[in-house]
Amino acid sequence: MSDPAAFADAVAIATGRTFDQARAEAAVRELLLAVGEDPDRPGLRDTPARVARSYREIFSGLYTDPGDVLGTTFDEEHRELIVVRDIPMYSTCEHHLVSFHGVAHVGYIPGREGRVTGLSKLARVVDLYAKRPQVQERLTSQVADALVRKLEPTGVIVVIEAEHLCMAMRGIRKPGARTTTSAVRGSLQSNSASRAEALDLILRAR
Ligand SMILES: Nc1nc2c(ncn2[C@@H]2O[C@H](COP(=O)(O)OP(=O)(O)OP(=O)(O)O)[C@@H](O)[C@H]2O)c(=O)[nH]1
Ligand SMILES: [Zn+2]
Repeated sequence: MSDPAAFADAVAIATGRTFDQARAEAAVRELLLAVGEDPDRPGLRDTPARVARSYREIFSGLYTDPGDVLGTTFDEEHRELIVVRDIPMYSTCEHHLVSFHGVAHVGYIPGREGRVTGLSKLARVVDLYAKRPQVQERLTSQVADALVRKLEPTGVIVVIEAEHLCMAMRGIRKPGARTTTSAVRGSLQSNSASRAEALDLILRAR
């Protein structure tokens, strides 16, 4: 399902959690009033509804277990590292409700049963966890733990590199500062040679 709003609808039905469009619109209108704007001037008239729809999309990962997308698996003989690198990632800082964005790298070593998932599913898990109010550390761990739970792999590594707009456009104002977080599980955590190989694959030629 490629339409994010339709996706949010479907998962809301499944989980019982819903997005309240009218409440979000009223809140945006109130915020505009609070900053001294006139929400009824022509340029802002449609803004509350527009912002509410936008929030519905960027928080659509609240209405699902993102790990569910890893339900589609197949058995392969491959028992070595699989890495998808440079997955574009947009999330929302839960402290300031502005974007932090960058790239995610997701790798795993299939377990004994050789449970492998489609490459796009790794990007989907990142996307869904990113579509929540987040901090970068939790986003990184949640992606790693979903892989552990659903694929029972031998090892998992997730690295996220991101710029936080709350550090760039306001506050300390340091555009270009990048934060790197990692979450490593299983053999990639316990075996330093495997971890070094994974990190080399992820960070190579950058
Ligand atoms: N660890 C972590 N901190 C984050 C993340 N996103 C934002 N922050 C930080 O959250 C902190 C919130 O600090 P507060 O002092 O409560 O808020 P603030 O007064 O707006 O802080 P400043 O951003 O320093 O102006 C800031 O230091 C942000 O840089 C994240 O993903 N992980
Ligand atoms: Zn922030």
